Amino acid sequence: MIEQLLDPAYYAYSLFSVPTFLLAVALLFLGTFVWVREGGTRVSFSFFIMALAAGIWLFAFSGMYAATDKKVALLWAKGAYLGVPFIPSAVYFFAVTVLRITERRKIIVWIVSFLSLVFSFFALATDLLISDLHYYPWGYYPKYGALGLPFLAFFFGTMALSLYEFSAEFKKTGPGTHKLRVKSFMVGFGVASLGSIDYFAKYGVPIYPFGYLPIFVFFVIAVQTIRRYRLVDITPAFVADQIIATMADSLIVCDAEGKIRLVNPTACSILGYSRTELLGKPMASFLAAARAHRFGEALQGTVIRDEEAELHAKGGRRVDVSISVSHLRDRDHRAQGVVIIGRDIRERKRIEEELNFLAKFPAENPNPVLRISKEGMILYANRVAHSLLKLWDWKSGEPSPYFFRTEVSKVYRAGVNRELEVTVGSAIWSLMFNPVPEAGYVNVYGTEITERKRAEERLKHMVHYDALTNLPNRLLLTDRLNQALSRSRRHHQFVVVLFLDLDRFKMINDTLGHHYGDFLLKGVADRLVACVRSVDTVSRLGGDEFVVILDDISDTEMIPRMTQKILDAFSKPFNVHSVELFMTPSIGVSIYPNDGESAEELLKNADAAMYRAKEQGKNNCRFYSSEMHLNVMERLELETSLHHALERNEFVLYYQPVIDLREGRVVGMEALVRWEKPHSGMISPGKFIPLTEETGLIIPIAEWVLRTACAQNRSWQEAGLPPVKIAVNLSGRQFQQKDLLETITRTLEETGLSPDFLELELTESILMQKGDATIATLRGLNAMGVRISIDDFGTGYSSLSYLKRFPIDKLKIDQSFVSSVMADYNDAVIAKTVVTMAHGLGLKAIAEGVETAEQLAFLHSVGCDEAQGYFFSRPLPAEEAMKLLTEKFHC
Ligand SMILES: Nc1nc2c(ncn2[C@@H]2O[C@H](COP(=O)(O)O[C@H]3[C@@H](O)[C@H](n4cnc5c(=O)[nH]c(N)nc54)O[C@@H]3COP(=O)(O)O)[C@@H](O)[C@H]2O)c(=O)[nH]1
Repeated sequence: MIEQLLDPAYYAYSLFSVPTFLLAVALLFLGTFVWVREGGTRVSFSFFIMALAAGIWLFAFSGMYAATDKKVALLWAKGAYLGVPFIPSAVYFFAVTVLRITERRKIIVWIVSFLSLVFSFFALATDLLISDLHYYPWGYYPKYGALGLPFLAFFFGTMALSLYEFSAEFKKTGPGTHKLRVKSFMVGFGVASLGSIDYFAKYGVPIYPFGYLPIFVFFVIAVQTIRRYRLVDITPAFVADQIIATMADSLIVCDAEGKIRLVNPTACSILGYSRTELLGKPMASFLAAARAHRFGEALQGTVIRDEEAELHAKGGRRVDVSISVSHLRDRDHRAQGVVIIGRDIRERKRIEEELNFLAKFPAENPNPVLRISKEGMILYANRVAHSLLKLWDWKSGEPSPYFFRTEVSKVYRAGVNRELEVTVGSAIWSLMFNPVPEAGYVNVYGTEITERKRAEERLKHMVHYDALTNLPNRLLLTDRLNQALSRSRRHHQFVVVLFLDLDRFKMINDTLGHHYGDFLLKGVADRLVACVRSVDTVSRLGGDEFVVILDDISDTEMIPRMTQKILDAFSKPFNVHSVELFMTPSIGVSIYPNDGESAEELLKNADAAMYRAKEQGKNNCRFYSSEMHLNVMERLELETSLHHALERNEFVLYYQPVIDLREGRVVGMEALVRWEKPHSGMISPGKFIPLTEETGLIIPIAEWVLRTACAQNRSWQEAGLPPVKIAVNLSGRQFQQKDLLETITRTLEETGLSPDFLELELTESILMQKGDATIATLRGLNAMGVRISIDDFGTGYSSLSYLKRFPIDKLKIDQSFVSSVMADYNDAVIAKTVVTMAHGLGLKAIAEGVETAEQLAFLHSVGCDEAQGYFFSRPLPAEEAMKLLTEKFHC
């Protein structure tokens, strides 16, 4: 069939086919041309579709007219329906596109397109639409079958619909290009409708189908319209439509009565209502009361420009808008209505509120905030800054105070932040200058730091000063000493370091309590400060140690005068809580550059000299000499060896007999420790016991002494010797042990010695420390049967009332009194008083350090119960002491 279709033998020249063919070509060209020229817009595309559909129809009909064979003609007739059914749908699509209502007519477009497809299908695939061909003088022509009428209804119905769209648009469109264009198309359609003449021939009426001519005219009109008005003109109306539809602001047009006549999509979305919900409603109902009144004024002719208003949106929402109202007037200037343009300012308001809120920060800041131009003019000062500036005598409107001008200029030039501290009245401020070069000013932020500074000062003071005496502490002392040394190096002068340690201060502290001790230290500090010049430094290192730096000394001869002055300052008693206390210092002196170059060396050497002063009788002053250095070394060496002495079994106990003065026999032995230091001989406890107390080594050593003494006494008893008490010295450090009672109990148990044969000697100072705990321990010992004796009695500060409270058995008169009973009346009185007091309290009295028969006779005469001393025997090793146990002494 295709071969026949293409075979010229089945055709003959037909004058009737020529115009249809030429018109088909023209339409296809025209459609393509418009499409391309309009840049492929939707309207030009719809025009092309329309031209294509008509072009197919005419092209196929030209073939049909020229065909000599019926079958070939039928093929062309049916082929024409690849285009004909699409003509009405293409026309409708073109109409709604030109009228820009495609979106709204989308469904109709789809329906007519679908029907076009259906009819095309029936025409091509069945005989229901084209059942046969007529033969007319101009050639073959389609004959409609059963679907002919429905197709005609569809065809004309769709065309009528298109025409209706144009006429509706024409009616509602105001004068202008668009109206003219619509009018042109309407005329074109009117002409094109004459093309329906062709359908007569389809039903056998032999009227020549010149329908292509009106169609041609339609296209000519269309092209003319396009040429003159373009398919979519940029006419004010069109542009206005576009703008209204797409503008970000809401647009509401109201008539003269204030009823809404037009709204754009933005207005709908702001108000939350659809277009139909809004149209016809009074605008005032969407405005807050105050604005509704203003809107009334606008309707009366008031022009409104950018006034803030609140719109009542759907669901009770309030929308902040900025409103402008302009007027619509007719040619005679009669008010027709108003155009309201509203801009959603919710975001702007939010930002404004945020900015206002932020702007309050500097204003309400409790600290000063200033902005100063680089020329020094104050651009901004908050309230606090104003009051601060007034203190600088600054008046508003004047250039900033001189201080600010100079600082701002400096900071601005440097371009980096700078923090300054300034004092205004009694307050200290920290001012942070923050340059902003790009803006030409400097921001100044102030903070009051008075408290912080004071706290810092307090802290600095605490770091550098002794809390009790308020004297410089070791840290500041070292600093001052270093400064003094550098000065003296430059000026070739001397620096003198005096190291002071109070004699027997510990005893006062222990016996009278820290409260007294502290008070005394303050008194000492005052006296030392009073002795020196203001350039000198008096410092407390801690405890009872003081250091005085004498600076700027050109003559060393003044040093002895100075030390004497200090010693003299201690000659008067210190009044401590109404108690008169005598206190003496031991002073060590080192001198720069003779005794050391550095602060450390000078302090160490002055300390060594002070030790020597102490050793040599206290209340004394010693200048440093190089041999003292050896003493210090010796002390260090002793300390190291002591650590190993116990494990190396280097300690040994000596025993000194205690004689009952009435019976003349030995009633006790005092155990006294000795240290047999290899290569150094026997070392006296007076030398190493204080060291062991300092280092804590006293605890294991004391335990060893107690165990050895108890064991020794037990072995004497087991050897059948007369039973005696063994006296063991207790150190203060031991008494601080919580388990002292358990240790003694355990030792007695382990050695098998009955507590009745143990006597513990403790000094007054031990007795007075930690009163209640001491009483408990003593009572525990007493309950066991252990005897307690107060050693060195008379040298301390015992409260006599305490003696009553403690379970004491014996008072031991210190040997310093015993040694001078014959020479010093006072000591004799003291010795006698101690004996009387002991007896008065129901205690025994014992005298130690008895060396002569006169001393013994005196003690006898005052009723002293017991005695010990070189007169009877020196302390002896165990075997020798044992021999004395059976000896009788003549008292
Ligand atoms: N905590 C401990 N202290 C102890 C212990 N052993 C001794 N000590 C104390 O050491 C100090 C010095 O003791 P020491 O060198 O043994 O001197 C004692 C006697 O030798 C000495 N003495 C005795 N009689 C005389 C004398 O007639 N003349 C004289 N010049 N000295 C004499 O006196 C010391 C005894 O003192 P005291 O204890 O007060 O009875 C000394 O304080 C010891 O206490 C120990 O194991 N633990």
